[in-house]
Amino acid sequence: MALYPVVRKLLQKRVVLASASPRRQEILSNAGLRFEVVPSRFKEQLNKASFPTPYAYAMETAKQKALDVARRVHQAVGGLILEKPMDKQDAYSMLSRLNGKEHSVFTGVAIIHCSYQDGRLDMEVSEFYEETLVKFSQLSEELLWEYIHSGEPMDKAGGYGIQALGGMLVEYVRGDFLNVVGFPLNHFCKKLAELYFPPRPENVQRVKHDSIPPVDTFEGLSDLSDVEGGGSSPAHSQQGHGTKDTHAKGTVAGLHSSALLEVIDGFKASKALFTASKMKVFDALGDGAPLSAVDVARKIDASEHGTGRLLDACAALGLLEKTHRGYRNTELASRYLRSDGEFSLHSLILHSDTHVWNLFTHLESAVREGTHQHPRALGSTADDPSQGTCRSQDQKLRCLGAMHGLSKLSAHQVATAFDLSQFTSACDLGGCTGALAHELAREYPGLKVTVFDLPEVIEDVKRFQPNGPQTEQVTFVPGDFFKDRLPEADLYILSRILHDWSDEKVHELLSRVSGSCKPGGCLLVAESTLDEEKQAARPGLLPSLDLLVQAQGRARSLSEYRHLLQAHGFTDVRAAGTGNIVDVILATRTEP
Ligand SMILES: C[S@@+](CC[C@H](N)C(=O)[O-])C[C@H]1O[C@@H](n2cnc3c(N)ncnc32)[C@H](O)[C@@H]1O
Repeated sequence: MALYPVVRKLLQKRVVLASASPRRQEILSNAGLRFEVVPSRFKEQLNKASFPTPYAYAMETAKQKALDVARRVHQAVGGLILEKPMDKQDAYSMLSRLNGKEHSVFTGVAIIHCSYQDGRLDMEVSEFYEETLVKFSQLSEELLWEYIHSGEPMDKAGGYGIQALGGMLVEYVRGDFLNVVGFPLNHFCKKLAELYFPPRPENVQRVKHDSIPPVDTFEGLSDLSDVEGGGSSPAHSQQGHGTKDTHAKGTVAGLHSSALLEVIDGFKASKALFTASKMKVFDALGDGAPLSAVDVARKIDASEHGTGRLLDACAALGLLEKTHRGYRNTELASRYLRSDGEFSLHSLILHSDTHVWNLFTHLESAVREGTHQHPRALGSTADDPSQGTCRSQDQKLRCLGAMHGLSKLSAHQVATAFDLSQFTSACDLGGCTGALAHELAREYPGLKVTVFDLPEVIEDVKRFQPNGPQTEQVTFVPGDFFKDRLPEADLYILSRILHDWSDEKVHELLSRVSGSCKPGGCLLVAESTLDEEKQAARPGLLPSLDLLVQAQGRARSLSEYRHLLQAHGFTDVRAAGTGNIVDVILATRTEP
């Protein structure tokens, strides 16, 4: 189903439509959304003259309507205005104004996401508008009055219903047709995808067409649901039935040629994102006000022509919004692409653009030789490839920033995948900048966390530390987990460590952890896992190729991790999928 992945994200939530419009209800029900209808009591009487544009008025009214309902029921979606005629004469003056001309239909939508924080209702407002251009034919007076006498215009915003008799008045529509009917479903869906379906960081480098949800076609989103849900993709099920026909619409056994083209062109999308990040486009648009291409070009010191093309590409990728007032960051860009945000992936993107890109130019050699390409790409012969890549101080900070950004994305899910409140001390081995440690400290006030990492890493972690009382629960200890004594703890953590190392090194490390962990103590492993059959369309497979090129290790399935841990004295192995980039495994050390 088209909207399924987005709709699924909303299944656990109470969704309220703050509008009584039957057309809007029908559009959303047809899309598979389940919701309650609680019409807003907010009176549509804001002073239009005080708004610079019609869409600003539409958006503010939508927001006020939605907020009114959110305050009353504590969760809501919805809100829109277009004027309805008061009587037949009013309908006539509206329709005669539109006669023979183009006009714009604006819909403002406000989505209010409600949650409780410390017993307080927290409301995040996300708003947008959609504009559709409609051209009326030149209609005779007689026809206009005939339409008015049909009664249809009376309950319709704008005085006509395009989906019924009013459709005869319309010569053409430019833009989203459903927006004229009553609700901009396409934009709404993209917005939901952006809010509830942020891309996994590895997808930012991935060439699959699910990389950037806001530009996904609905078909692309449904593919993503299969990826996440662990079922077979449509392509698989059809192949399973042995279909081999080439269909007229460019599909072979369910694989769309357009999806193939997106894969072929995937590197261009990655490079557009890398370049925009490197040139700090998302920082230039940081204050939220729309800027023209000329203004952005001036800010990033680049040509107007080239900047315009890059901004358009970013808009097509769903990273920027383009309106007639200029370009501005989407929420996705504000949250992840600005270099200064808490969840910034800026360093990860720069790291991907330089190191990872360079390594992937040697993919063929990696496949032929079956080994990582650090010596060829970077001139490094380090035992641990991940250490050999960050040579200068700048590169090192970028590497740390990349790991920090990635770790922040999953830290909350890793920290909460299991209830860890029985532990009083934890040691995060290879804990890097402490992103997970701080999340654990925030989540479990009684837990002291030691971050154990190489001295050259620990010396630079200061700049990544947050403020707040939980920082006192976190301590950094320099050391080498292959050589030095591991700090004592009830709970050991290996987050995104094991996949980096050869089987021999993995056994060596696990046996050291097992030796340090007291019976009854636990080991928490967070890794991106493969599905048991190692089939396509699973999130672990591209990282698996990544590891071939970049590291000595490999991705494993959950059952492979289970066997590995059991072989080192850990039992009661439990796994939790976080729905994010990593799965989490918790195992208990038994008496040797
Ligand atoms: C891929 S990062 C994982 C960082 C973090 N645990 C996370 O989940 O994002 C690997 C980390 O292991 C650290 N590391 C590598 N070799 C190490 C060693 N021999 N002893 C201690 N830490 C090591 C690296 O410095 C780096 O911080």
